[in-house]
Amino acid sequence: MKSYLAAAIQMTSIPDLQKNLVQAEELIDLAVRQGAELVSLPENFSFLGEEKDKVELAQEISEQSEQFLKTMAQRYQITVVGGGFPVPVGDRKVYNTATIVDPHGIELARYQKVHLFDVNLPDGNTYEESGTVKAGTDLPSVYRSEELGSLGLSVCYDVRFPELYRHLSSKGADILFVPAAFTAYTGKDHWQVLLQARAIENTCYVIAPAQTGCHYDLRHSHGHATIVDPWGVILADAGDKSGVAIAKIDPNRIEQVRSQMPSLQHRVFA
Ligand SMILES: O=C(O)CNC(=O)[C@H](CS)NC(=O)CCC(=O)C(=O)O
Repeated sequence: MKSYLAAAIQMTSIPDLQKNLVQAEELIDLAVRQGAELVSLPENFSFLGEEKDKVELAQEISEQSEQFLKTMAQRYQITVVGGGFPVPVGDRKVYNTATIVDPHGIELARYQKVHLFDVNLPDGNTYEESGTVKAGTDLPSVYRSEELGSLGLSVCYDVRFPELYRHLSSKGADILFVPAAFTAYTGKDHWQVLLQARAIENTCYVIAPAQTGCHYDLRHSHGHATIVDPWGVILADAGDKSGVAIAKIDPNRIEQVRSQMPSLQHRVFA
């Protein structure tokens, strides 16, 4: 594994596939100009709208998202992590799917979001992700890249389930991705502390691209795309506007933290 720059993109996706892909490419371009070799996009980067529209358009969103990720990876010669996008499965349901694509345009890993966000928030917003999304049933696998380290996928609400990240770290992950569209309401109190906890307890980098601002109607996302180092230090935070969080991913830092704090080796129950 080498030392390199990684980017977590922060955007405001809307119910318009083509406009989102234009916005995403502009931000990828910005990240690459700053030297990023690995660029991650948030959950719902290609479409964030009403559930019924998402399901109706799922085939098109899915095809265009996959093509977009391949094109970006090849055009900019980077590895791309595509946060969640809908992939149709069965009748009027989708998998909320995240993928990793290498600079040749080859898909390296694919994960279907396991934990679905069915929550009524005190701010009056209700979420019933399981109404349109079929839950994945498989733990994510770790992709071992010679250059970039061992990469583990997750999506958004998964961040509340530490056992998923424990699985990834016990399979050798160095970098945990948490592409998200965290709600403004939960994000203000939970987002940063959950990301830091996952980094600290697994002594891994956490890269968390995010949605921000108002998508449509009352849908607001928290923003703060973040990169956390294995000690739990916030290396970059994109604030609340669209943009990119960029930080150096350094194998020496992983080694240093794991020798200073060898907690992964002291596990008793896992
Ligand atoms: O808002 C949208 O339409 C887009 N969001 C999503 O698609 C997903 C599923 S509804 N959001 C989350 O998982 C938020 C989790 C979260 O916010 C928490 O765990 O607190």
